[in-house]
Amino acid sequence: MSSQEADLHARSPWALHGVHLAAITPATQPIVADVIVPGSKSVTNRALVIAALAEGVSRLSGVLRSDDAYWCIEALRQLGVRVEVRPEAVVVEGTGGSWPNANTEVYTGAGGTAARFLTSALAAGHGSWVIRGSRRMNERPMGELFQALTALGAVITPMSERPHTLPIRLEANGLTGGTVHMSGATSSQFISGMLIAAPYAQSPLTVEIVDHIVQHAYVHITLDMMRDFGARVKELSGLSAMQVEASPYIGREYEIEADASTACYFWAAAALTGGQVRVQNLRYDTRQPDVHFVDVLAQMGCAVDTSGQGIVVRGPERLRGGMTVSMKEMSDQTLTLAFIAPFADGPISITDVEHIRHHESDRLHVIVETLRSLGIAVDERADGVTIYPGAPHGARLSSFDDHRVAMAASLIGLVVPGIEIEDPGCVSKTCPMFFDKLQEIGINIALT
Ligand SMILES: O=C(O)C1=C[C@@H](OP(=O)(O)O)[C@@H](O)[C@H](O)C1
Ligand SMILES: C=C(OP(=O)(O)O)C(=O)O
Repeated sequence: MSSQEADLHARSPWALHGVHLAAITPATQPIVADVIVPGSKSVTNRALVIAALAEGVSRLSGVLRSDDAYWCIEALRQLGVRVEVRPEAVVVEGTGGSWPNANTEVYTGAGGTAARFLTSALAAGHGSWVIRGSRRMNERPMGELFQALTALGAVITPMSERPHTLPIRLEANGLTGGTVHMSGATSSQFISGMLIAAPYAQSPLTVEIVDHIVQHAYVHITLDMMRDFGARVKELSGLSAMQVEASPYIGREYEIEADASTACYFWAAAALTGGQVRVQNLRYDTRQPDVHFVDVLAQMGCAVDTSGQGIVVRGPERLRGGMTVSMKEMSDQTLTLAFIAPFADGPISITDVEHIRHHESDRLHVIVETLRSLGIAVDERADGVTIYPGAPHGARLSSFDDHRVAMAASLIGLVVPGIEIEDPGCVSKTCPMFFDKLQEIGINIALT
């Protein structure tokens, strides 16, 4: 099976099912809309895993209903954690770090968060588990996390010919404390996973970063949320080292904030059509790094207003190009920038994002292949691309089983006739309601 084919097993009951193609009709006028975006995937899956480890009950509101969250909840239930999904909240009965099902198999779906956070959280417990991901998740890197967990006492046996990926058997007898050295150069989720598990180590644990972290902000989100649930953590500035006390999380009521990554597609819609979009339920001071995509849009000539309720982006007559942008610290928006870049008045170079070759797809390769198939000139480098201005033509595009490819490519359809997206249901990883939301802001989409 090629990586372009959908891994439908990873689609959850919360997914958009039964659709094969999204045909987008270009906007006939600038998009002017107010939008409310669903809960953050990153915050949702941290809250679920931390609440499961905690002592006492947690009541989580604003939980995202998407594949990533669904499989995280299912994995926790498989481990014997009681998780009740109510209309207004998800209620998690904490285990105090002792997993009721000490010998079972868990499936993490396609989510990097569930795979990295649960592997670490289990390693801090006692038991023997098989951990599997979706077809793509089973190819994504885990090696540096396995190495660090092994150094602290976990026994990890690969269950495929690839030693550094899922599926694995994990035999856990708790994590020793002390100091562990880790790389953050491939994925910040390795660091977040280790930190989330750290309060359950046998003694205080210091995580020292040997190189750099690709997306620091996600580690800050982890540290903030650990503290919110009662953990005692200290970090050096720049996150070169973090020290976690061995003291449990305490269950609590917690409100999940809106997803800044999802918001970006709607701001980009305003940018592309010369319209105006307010995302009502996000603040500029969120820790989520993708909010800074509005800074890139401002550089491209958009007016950005963060002073009132929500964040407003107003698009210019013509987007500005002629710039180089490091997307390292908000790399989930690389596809969004790449797919609006052809409409700018000069080339745009994107740098420092080699790590996104290991995301849901090889995203740099996908940018090159997709834009070239639309008649746009692109140069590819190991860590980025340069995209030249042009006039894309219509085409049927693969979504490469990658939610962000489908969402970002839809933006091209707002201004180019004849754009069709294959397997639109892949948006379900983080935003099953994406096409409904586009329709709400006036875009005509035929889902067949
Ligand atoms: O911790 C998180 O919630 C995330 C970290 C980032 O991953 P990497 O650090 O692996 O790039 C980001 O791309 C992902 O969407 C969410
Ligand atoms: C990289 C992503 O997801 P994850 O690593 O959580 O699977 C993403 O949502 O773009």
